[in-house]
Amino acid sequence: MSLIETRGLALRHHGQEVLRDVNFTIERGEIVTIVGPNGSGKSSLLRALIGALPPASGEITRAPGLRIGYVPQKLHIDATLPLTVRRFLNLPQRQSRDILQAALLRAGAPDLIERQMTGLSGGQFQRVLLARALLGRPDILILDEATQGLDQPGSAAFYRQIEEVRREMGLAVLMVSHDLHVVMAASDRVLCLNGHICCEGTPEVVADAPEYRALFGTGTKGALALYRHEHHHSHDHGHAHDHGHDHSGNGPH
Ligand SMILES: Nc1ncnc2c1ncn2[C@@H]1O[C@H](COP(=O)(O)OP(=O)(O)OP(=O)(O)O)[C@@H](O)[C@H]1O
Repeated sequence: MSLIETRGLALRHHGQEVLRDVNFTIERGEIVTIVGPNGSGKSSLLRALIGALPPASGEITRAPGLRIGYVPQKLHIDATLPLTVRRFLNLPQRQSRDILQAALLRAGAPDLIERQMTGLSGGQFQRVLLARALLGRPDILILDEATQGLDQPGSAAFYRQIEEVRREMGLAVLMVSHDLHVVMAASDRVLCLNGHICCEGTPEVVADAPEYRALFGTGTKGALALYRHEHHHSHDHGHAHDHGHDHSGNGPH
């Protein structure tokens, strides 16, 4: 059974349709990235999947007992509020220090437990949010533009951390991102939204799709080069794509 499945899903805000006819599934262990222009319904879809936005029509099915770890786009913490990482992680439910340390270690932030939340860098802050999401031992991590505000090396490092977490914990990852060049490297599947799913497939298939190019142009060619580079060198999942290798001009430059 899929972790989450939607059938004919439509979403509306104040009667205005933002997404229609979304048929989507995510399986155990998959990394799926959602891309799409501003206002294309990416966040709305994530909110519907976690149960925060009811469907206008269609269905959402979640595997029984599914545990979701959600990493929001941003979380505002008042700069005058003294709050250590340890206290922040204890907010929903008190945990032992060992459990907190283990989650921080998994999130790539082993030394932050006594630090003030407001004193963290953007990358450290996102890792603490990731640690918080991992505390519930999720089956699936859902990240909404979790690297917004990070520079490119910072985003790349964060996504590598996500890949490692996926490998260690065997969870699925669903994320929304604008950093196409970085994200595509790690994704098993990319979904391009624009009021509906306009194209879907491996990063290579999506980057070559006319619908995707109509939205993003060909400016993401570098993305594809990076994808192939990383694919060869660090995480060959054994995808033997027939396509792609004969497209001259797509390879690493
Ligand atoms: N709470 C809301 N109330 C009314 N309209 C909303 C609400 N949230 C989103 N919308 C509208 O729904 C549409 C889709 O928004 P959504 O945030 O899902 O898109 P997005 O693809 O995540 O955009 P972005 O890339 O800018 O974050 C937009 O037109 C937006 O204005």
